[in-house]
Amino acid sequence: MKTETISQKNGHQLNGFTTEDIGDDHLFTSLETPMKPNAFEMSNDEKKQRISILFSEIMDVLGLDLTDDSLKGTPDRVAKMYIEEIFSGLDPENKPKVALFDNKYQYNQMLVEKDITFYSNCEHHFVPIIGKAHVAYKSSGKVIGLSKLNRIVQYYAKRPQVQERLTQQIGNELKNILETEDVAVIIDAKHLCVSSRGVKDDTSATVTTYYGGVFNSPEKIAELQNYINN
Ligand SMILES: Nc1nc2c(ncn2[C@@H]2O[C@H](COP(=O)(O)OP(=O)(O)OP(=O)(O)O)[C@@H](O)[C@H]2O)c(=O)[nH]1
Ligand SMILES: [Zn+2]
Repeated sequence: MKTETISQKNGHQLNGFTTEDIGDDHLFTSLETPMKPNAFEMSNDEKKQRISILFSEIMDVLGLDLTDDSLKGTPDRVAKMYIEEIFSGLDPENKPKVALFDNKYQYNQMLVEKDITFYSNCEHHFVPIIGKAHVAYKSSGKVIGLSKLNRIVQYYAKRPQVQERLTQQIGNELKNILETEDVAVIIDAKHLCVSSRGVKDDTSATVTTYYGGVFNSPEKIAELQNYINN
């Protein structure tokens, strides 16, 4: 993979924080979602209460009547949705547990899990990113259950994201779990911040790729594209 990452060992000093402060899942690398060091001091219930109060304020500033039957539950709904659903991938506790199996079939070609639909949110505008992820790997001796490929995509999608980082986080996670560089990720997504507002281009889409190990060759890329397009 041709991206620069600054991998750090536990306890190293990073920008004034130690990795012990911020936890293993939030090392300060170029791949990591920027999180504050005390991101998990508050319980999820406390976070929901705070978000609900703050979202009420936004609605109030917008001039909405919070005593209206239809609106009064919205702050609580938004808070629950942020913590339990659309931003649940910020919490390492929600990372999918992935069991590795021996490659007893001796299958040594690429495996492609294509058209994984995901919903994420743009970290610049907090509006949806809707797309498909295609992931592929070549076993180094271990295999994982197919659904875990989908679950890893969903975990990283459920964060405020930019598409480049989402692509690399998925690629890096698969690489670590499968103990191989032979991993590819292609993401084709529509950003509502581009289509529904701002430049309002409803036809464009964004494609990002991660080609590691054997996938980093024109032949393998063409083969992969062929599987994805058919
Ligand atoms: N690289 C990258 N940019 C993104 C992604 N999602 C949204 N953006 C862009 O982030 C940029 C934010 O730029 P700003 O100029 O600060 O925001 P803005 O004034 O709302 O920009 P407009 O969308 O052009 O109206 C925009 O150009 C977005 O299109 C993404 O996944 N990757
Ligand atoms: Zn955006």
